[in-house]
Amino acid sequence: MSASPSSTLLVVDDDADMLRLLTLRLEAAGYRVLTAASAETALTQLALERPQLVLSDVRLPGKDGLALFDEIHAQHPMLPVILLTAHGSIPDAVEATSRGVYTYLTKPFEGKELLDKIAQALALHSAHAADTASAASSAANEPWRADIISRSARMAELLAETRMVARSDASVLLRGDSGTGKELLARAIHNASARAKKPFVAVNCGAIPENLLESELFGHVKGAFTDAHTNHKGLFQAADGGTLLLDEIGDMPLALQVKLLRVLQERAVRPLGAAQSIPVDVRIVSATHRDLDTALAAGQFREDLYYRLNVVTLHLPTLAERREDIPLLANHFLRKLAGKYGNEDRGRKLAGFAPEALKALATAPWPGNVRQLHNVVEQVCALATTPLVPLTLVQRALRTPSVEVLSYAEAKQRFERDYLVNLLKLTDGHVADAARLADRNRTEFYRLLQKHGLTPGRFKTGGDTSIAGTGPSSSSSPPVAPERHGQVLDE
Ligand SMILES: Nc1ncnc2c1ncn2[C@@H]1O[C@H](COP(=O)(O)OP(=O)(O)OP(=O)(O)O)[C@@H](O)[C@H]1O
Repeated sequence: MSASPSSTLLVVDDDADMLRLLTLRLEAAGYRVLTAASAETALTQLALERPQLVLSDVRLPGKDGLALFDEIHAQHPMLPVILLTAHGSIPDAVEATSRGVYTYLTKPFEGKELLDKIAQALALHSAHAADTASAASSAANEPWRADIISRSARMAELLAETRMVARSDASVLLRGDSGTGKELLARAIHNASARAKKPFVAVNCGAIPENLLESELFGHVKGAFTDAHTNHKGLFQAADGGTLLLDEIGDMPLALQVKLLRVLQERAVRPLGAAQSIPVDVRIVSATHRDLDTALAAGQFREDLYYRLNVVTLHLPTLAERREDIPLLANHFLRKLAGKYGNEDRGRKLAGFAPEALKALATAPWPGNVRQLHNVVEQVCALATTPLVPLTLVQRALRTPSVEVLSYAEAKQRFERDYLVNLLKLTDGHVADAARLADRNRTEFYRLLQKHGLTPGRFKTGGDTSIAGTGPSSSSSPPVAPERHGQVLDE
């Protein structure tokens, strides 16, 4: 990143005196200055030469500064634009920051303020990143990866590789720290593949109790065990023709690893209790934030399965390794959340981040990666009382541990569900015991289980719920506990 004064700036103003003054000041600071007296001339200049920043008056003859920004933004989304406003056009300028204008300065402004804002904008949008971004952003319009917001060279390379890999049917292992976007990338692989019109199914292997995972993956037939009242298609069958994401594959129990390997070798699943195997055509993408090499060395992960899953590895960089993505992601999340938290009636229309706030975000450590950034943006959006999120709010959100902002009702619902799941695990699915521990009568407890779609039988190990000779217990309806488990996302 560089705020080096050797950068080229395009200054747009129809006031010849102002243009001369700005040029002198910026050249004195070491910048190379291109000038234009109208939006039209500015666009011609841009077609000929690529500056690192545009500084434009809002009031211009013909197309105004906002319309100029819109055109610049459509062609060069990463090129920072600073607007100069007279008092009357401040609301327009504030609104424009929500559309991507970097910041605005109100006339009359001080020379130092101007130079500081330009330096900040250039630091966050270095020339190199801007070039990469313009390449990446034309790719960003491609639907297969439209949800992946990025301008960094690292991500551009990864996405180019992803696109190539997607065309093959090879199994892909996604590595990367928690919250770096592995699930998002898995969906992008699916979208870019010939399987795009078929289902994408994601299962979190670490979130489902061991005795349920087998039935979730491979299914069961009616009568396979006490609670199996109907046939239940497993996730392999649900993903037939499409893609199955085995998330947190490093957490898959060894016993199930053997069964998974068999399914991959035979390209067929045998539901619990079934006499026959059913052919399945599924592309496997697996993901892990764990160090699988260590798990292999420790004998916790089977080598043969590892090689089958890991035909191609794609590695998601941490957010700290691609800081140029931070302002883009932060503004993206803010725009998405503005509707939820902005309240125009109370003058709380969220327009963007104050430049210092954006800088604080761009330099924070982000151990929780993009997910943490999202949570921080959500916290500040919920608390902001001004259109531009101030530095102090961002500092506060960065100091407090990153929490997901949930409504009271959502948080209560989640707590209740986790609490019930844990009680059922503890009591082996024994409702009378679980109800006693919860200090609730059985009827009330059953009502709670029903509310969360929890079937006690699924938590039983052995006893009358196990299937003779075929493995652990399961049942006909899935527990609700894991967030993404068994979610058929596109069909
Ligand atoms: N480049 C990105 N653009 C937009 N949103 C992103 C990006 N990367 C991640 N996210 C968002 O961040 C959150 C975490 O992403 P995701 O669940 O894909 O991460 P993960 O690596 O699979 O995490 P974990 O290892 O904890 O499962 C999601 O809400 C996702 O939409």
